[in-house]
Amino acid sequence: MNRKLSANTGYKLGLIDSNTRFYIETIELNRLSALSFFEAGFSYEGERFYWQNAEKTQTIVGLGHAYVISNNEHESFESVQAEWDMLCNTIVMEDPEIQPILFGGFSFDRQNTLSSEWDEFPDAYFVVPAFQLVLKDDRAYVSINYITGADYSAQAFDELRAERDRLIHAAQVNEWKPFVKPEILSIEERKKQDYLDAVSSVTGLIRDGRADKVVIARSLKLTFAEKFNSSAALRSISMEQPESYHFGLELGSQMFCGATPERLVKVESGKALSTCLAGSIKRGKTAEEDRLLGDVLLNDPKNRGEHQYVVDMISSIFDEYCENYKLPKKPKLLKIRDIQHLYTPVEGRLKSNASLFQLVKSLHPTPALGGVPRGLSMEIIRKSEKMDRGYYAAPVGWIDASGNGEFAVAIRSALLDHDSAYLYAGGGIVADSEPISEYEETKVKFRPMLRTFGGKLNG
Ligand SMILES: C=C(O[C@H]1C=CC=C(C(=O)O)[C@@H]1O)C(=O)O
Ligand SMILES: [Mg+2]
Repeated sequence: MNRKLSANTGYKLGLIDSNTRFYIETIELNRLSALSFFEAGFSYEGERFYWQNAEKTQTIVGLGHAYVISNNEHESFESVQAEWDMLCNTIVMEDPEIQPILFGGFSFDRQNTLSSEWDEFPDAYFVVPAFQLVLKDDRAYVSINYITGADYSAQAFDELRAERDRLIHAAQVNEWKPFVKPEILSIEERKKQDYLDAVSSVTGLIRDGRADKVVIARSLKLTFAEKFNSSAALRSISMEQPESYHFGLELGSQMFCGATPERLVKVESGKALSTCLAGSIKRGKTAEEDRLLGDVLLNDPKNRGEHQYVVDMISSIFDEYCENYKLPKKPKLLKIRDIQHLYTPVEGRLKSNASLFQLVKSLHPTPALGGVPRGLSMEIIRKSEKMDRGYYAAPVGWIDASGNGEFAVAIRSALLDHDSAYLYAGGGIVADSEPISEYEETKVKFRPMLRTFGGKLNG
């Protein structure tokens, strides 16, 4: 990732001082369509985000920037946390029910310095939206986040209120044209041979005892006949793989988006939840074939091995940061539209001094995306993939002012860039992995985002 910092369009970056005040004003509506609100904010293109959790109990949309935290610092997790804490100390709380939200993500590997489609994305990019929609418990809350210094202006606040009302009205009454997916001119399997070579050489390293597991990924480039609109992409993602997290994070003319089944960590009132997700098999054509495939996966030593590395690592982190934690003895199946995974949920009570960002930092990357041992596998990934994963496989999510929040692992994802889209998928390589079956596994993992954009791979 190139070390370029995005232009800061937010307020008073790095200038929080004793005059800074962070006002949040919330109104409650019976209902509002999150995707329509995103679309109504088209004049904020480049400064919007969308998030929906896998259970569909929480949806968040942000339009415009009230504040941006972005950095390429070595301690990027700590500095985001420190700046957010500083900003939170300036909040003038109107309604403790609804809190301001910081939404964004980190790059997968800040030590990757290749120039790529990710050059505009800093290693950490988080925003407090100017207009925030939260759908929770069957209610819709629209908030204005107004961050100001000594120049507080009642008139500026009134202008924000008028703009909020305009956005809500547009989201409710505008007729959105049915979207037509632009024609796909080409699908390029980037560095396919490098990928196959990487899988066999990494298998060799593992057999020689140099590492236990390394996740190797590859990417596709789609070129469209015209620009693929972000809101059309999000509408399309929402219809694909419904049992997943859906997200979109715009930055300038790009949007990182995806439909991931994988939670990294959620913190809610002192409870921490994470998911071990690794080991895969396709869906069956009939219910019977599907059940048989599921049984094969549950009993397959290669996939159980892939999974166990993740369980061991996540449980060691929960051991460190939680008073106690629960971990089922055996994995279950997580069946999503195109694929079945081995799945073990982990749940614990956080120690009083532990925080969401600390967990995000310690858990990333789990061996479902990096490998074992962690440092060495990151070096192997850097050397053998010869690409920049950007935010693929990295933590993307949100935190509120009391430290509650959730981060997903941004797999089954793509970077939409005007009339191109870059899709990413990988898999866990262990001693008995085979290049062609790993290649086939990535093909299945590309499917949700390929369908989003209207594309298909042969075979
Ligand atoms: C790396 C990816 O998936 C991970 C998550 C679940 C199963 C995986 C596997 O079986 O290899 C991967 O570890 C991806 O989707 O790009
Ligand atoms: Mg696998």
